[in-house]
Amino acid sequence: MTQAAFPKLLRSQIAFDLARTIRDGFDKHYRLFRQTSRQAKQHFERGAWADAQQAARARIDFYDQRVQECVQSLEDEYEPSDLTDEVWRELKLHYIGMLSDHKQPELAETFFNSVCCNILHRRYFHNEFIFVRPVVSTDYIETAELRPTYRVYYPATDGLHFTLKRIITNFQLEAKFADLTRDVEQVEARLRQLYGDASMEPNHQFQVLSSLFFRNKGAYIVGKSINGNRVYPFVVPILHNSRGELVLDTVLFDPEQIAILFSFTRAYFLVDMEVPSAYVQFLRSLMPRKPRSEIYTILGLQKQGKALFYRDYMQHLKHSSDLFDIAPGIRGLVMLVFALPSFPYVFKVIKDFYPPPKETTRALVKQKYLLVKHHDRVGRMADTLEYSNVAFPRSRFSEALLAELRQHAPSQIEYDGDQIVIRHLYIERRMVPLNMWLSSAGSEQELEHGVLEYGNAIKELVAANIFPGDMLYKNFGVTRHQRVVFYDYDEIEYITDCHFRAIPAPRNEEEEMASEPWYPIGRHDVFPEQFGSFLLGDPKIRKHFMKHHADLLTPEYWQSRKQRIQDGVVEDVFPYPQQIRFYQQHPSDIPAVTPPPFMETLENE
Ligand SMILES: Nc1ncnc2c1ncn2[C@@H]1O[C@H](COP(=O)(O)OP(=O)(O)OP(=O)(O)O)[C@@H](O)[C@H]1O
Repeated sequence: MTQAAFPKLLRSQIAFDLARTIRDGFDKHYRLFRQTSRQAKQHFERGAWADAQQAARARIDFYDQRVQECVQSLEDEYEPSDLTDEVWRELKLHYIGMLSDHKQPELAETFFNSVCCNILHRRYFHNEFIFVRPVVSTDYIETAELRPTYRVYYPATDGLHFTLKRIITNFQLEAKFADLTRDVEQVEARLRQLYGDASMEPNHQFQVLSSLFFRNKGAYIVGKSINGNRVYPFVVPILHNSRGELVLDTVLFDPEQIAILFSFTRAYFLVDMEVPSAYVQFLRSLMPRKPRSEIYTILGLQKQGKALFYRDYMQHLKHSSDLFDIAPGIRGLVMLVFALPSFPYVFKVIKDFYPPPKETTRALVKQKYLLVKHHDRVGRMADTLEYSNVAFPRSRFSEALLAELRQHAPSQIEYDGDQIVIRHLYIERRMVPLNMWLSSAGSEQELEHGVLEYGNAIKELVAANIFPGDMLYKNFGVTRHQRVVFYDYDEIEYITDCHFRAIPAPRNEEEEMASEPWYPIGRHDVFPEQFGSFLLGDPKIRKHFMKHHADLLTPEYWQSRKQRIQDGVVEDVFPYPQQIRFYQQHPSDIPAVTPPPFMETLENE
């Protein structure tokens, strides 16, 4: 804001009232958000998995619902002529004043932006009216409630075993542990292994976030152990065993495994946080490479993640000079995908026309992407950020990309001076397309890893009731952790909507020789026996596929998985390798559903 524009006195009653309405709108949003996050504890204690899934899904829409409500009440209350530039300017200043002692000021600022952007058209929009960058600091915000953001424990005073037990019992889970002493001994043993022969320094302590992280059928304790100048992040997953009792399933120390737990390919956690910025700061100390935007997102605060991502992106754009170009790999029939080589994300625009055999529409594609946003992504589908009207400097687009956009998505582009505005796009993490990854695999072992991961990805998607539709390698990507993830959503279906059929035996020679299928095929019919003909042309890939995933080529596999889903079984999907789980030492405590062997990673062999 320029000096000249800065009002000396705040005198607009309308601005004050507007600011209060927006702040109240945000407070209502966050109250409901926290309520759902808090209820996750009860769902976990009762093992009410369907309720937990339902609540997690519903929470995703809370933000937009509250923004709409707020916009509606402002539109009902005020005439557009009331909202002069003077009022807009004062509105922001009043709002800042109202946030000085707020516990979630950064989220409240984003909410303000969402409401205001809904009211103002982009063209009439002044950056000085909204929070282009944060104004109210999130540093050192203390909780007002009794529970601090994290608790500190000193094992030197109380003993390691007792301290670990205390950490767990402090969460006051209202469900019985099968044998907490035994599980704590396991954690203790691994911790001692980790410390090796390091002596315990005077500052030796555990810092543990006060709220549990809930997702699917797990609750996670998140903390770090500090000894001298060493910091060891740790996560302890708590699960139900087959008798419905609680067990500590393992302890994760490996930063890579912890990063995978918080990956952009998974559903959001439910965590009861009074001061979310303090949680983000703590988590960043465990995962310094993860951008704050992704941490907010995985905590379910996806609009904050989106706002921060955009700021990071704008800054990157200013400090780089390379050109946006078409993403490497096979072009999509439905999506036009481009990327900036220096930036680890891709931009996806829905094309205007789709050649056969694609039978879809823009609305249908959006619906499929929305489905993925709300679904449990089980570590196998990339999360996407959806944006409208994104302006790019035209000079940063390659000629080839501009030509492709003009040819395939003319309805989506608009020129505005030096800018090219794209009306609608998705942004997602960039990966190496699996087809490219497989063809450049340096060794037999690498190739096997790729094929094994590919089949595991499909099987975990199936467990989550997702049929990918198009399973060609080009529709999967490989992450920097060498995990295979699906990213082409336009043909996705629920497994429970598909009919998995065996190819009928020909009844005569004519049928046997027919080049086209002679039997009728319904819209949702799937013939797994045919998958091999388009996936397994390369004998080297075939060899590894048949070793690990031959079952995927049988209708029986798909039918049995579908049956389990219809029977209401919510499968376990472990966001860490099987071989680090404690239960392997306690076979009697195998969790409710035995993990199918396909979840095993290559290192297990
Ligand atoms: N996240 C990503 N990281 C890297 N490359 C990607 C990513 N998403 C898409 N691509 C590239 O863009 C291409 C097209 O993307 P996508 O599969 O989403 O489009 P599509 O039009 O739905 O494809 P199809 O024609 O198979 O339906 C991919 O084959 C890949 O080369």
